Amino acid sequence: MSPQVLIRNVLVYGEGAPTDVLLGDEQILALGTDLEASPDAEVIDGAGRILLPGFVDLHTHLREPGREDTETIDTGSAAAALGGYTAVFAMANTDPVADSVVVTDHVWRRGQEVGLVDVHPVGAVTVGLAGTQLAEMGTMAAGVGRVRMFSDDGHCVHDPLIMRRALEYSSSLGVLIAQHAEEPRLTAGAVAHEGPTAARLGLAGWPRAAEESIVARDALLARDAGARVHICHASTAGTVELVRWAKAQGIPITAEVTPHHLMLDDSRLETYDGVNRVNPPLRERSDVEALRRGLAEGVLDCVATDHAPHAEQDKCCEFSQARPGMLGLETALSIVVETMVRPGLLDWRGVAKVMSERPAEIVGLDDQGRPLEVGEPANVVLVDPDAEWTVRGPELASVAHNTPYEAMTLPGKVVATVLRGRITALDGAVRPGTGSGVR
Ligand SMILES: NC(=O)N[C@@H](CC(=O)O)C(=O)O
Ligand SMILES: [Zn+2]
Ligand SMILES: [Zn+2]
Repeated sequence: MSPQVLIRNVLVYGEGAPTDVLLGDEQILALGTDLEASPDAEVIDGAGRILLPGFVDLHTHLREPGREDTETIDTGSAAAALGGYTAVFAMANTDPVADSVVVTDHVWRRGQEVGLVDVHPVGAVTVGLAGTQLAEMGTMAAGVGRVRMFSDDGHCVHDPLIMRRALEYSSSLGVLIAQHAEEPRLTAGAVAHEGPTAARLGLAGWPRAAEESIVARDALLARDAGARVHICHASTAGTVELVRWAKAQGIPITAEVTPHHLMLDDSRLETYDGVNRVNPPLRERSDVEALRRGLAEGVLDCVATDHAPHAEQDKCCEFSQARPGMLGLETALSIVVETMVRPGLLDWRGVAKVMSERPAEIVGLDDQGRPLEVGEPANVVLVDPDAEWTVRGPELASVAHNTPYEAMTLPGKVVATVLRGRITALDGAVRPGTGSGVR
């Protein structure tokens, strides 16, 4: 049992009058004024701060096993806790690939040993992410790690017949397929968004249609299979319109957007700095605006970081040789505040929805993204909406430093993160877990 945590005078969802919130082992014990806690309780001053359900990231790369020189489950969990997350989904493009229950169970167990955040393994859709043979999804779903989301992320399941079979199989298993939408025949050699900037800089272009054609195709495949499909890292205005259309048809499609696609556009490429290379590529300002509107309207369901650590030698090189991907866990909230809250596109209820409630619903996590009410799980994040901080790559908890926000001053700070009643991060420092044991 961990000691109780009493948060005083906090604004729950940023609304109403300041309230005390008492968190016990596992559950929210009480909400009210002048609450009494046990003598050993840890008291946190909530004045001027906002309480939200702990964030859930459907898309993160923790690089273990295989590239522990860039991130581990340990360091990635620390980054997640500092970013306000209480659950993350670790993508399958590790080495070895998470296409077997041995790997997916390792990821879950290691996350529980570290104890800072629930690390849910994502299983590969196809063996070795090769796109030709379905992985044993059923075995992974039945393992200790209970895999509930499958994705070949990093690669697109581009063969329509394999994708169709994966969707059919997934609906009978009750799991979710998440698609990295990229028609590979349209992106051979591509390193940047196909448009005037890439043309001027002499960079090979990645057309919007490479993403949109797969989004449209998969919506139709999901319709026919009666299966749910989730679109990873939506990056174009056209994807927003296609998802809007598919939802209007009653197709069970959901989509995420990354903080970097909400914030940055391809004008960043002028410096040829490899830190800005990412898949899908940074698009144009009109796409950024459409993604923000799509998220505000609920066409795009949630924010997912696509946290993608890379070693210095893989980033500080010629742009076309740089590995795609950028860090995201510790900066996600601030980018959402900057791009959505400050412009008035989302209120704090909306932040809870897109960073916690919807992602938990999409994967069917019943202990996350829950209402802040008595008896609900004590998974919460305390946010200071007025604080500002300056991003410094080397100060982040990740092993790698590839943040695109280096030296930027951003609004909104995570003050504390609580997982099942235990403080995992407080005032910018993690509280190493005692390990919650293996489920
Ligand atoms: N987003 C990226 O640019 N890179 C990701 C893979 C992916 O999300 O497609 C990675 O694993 O590095
Ligand atoms: Zn991807
Ligand atoms: Zn990814």
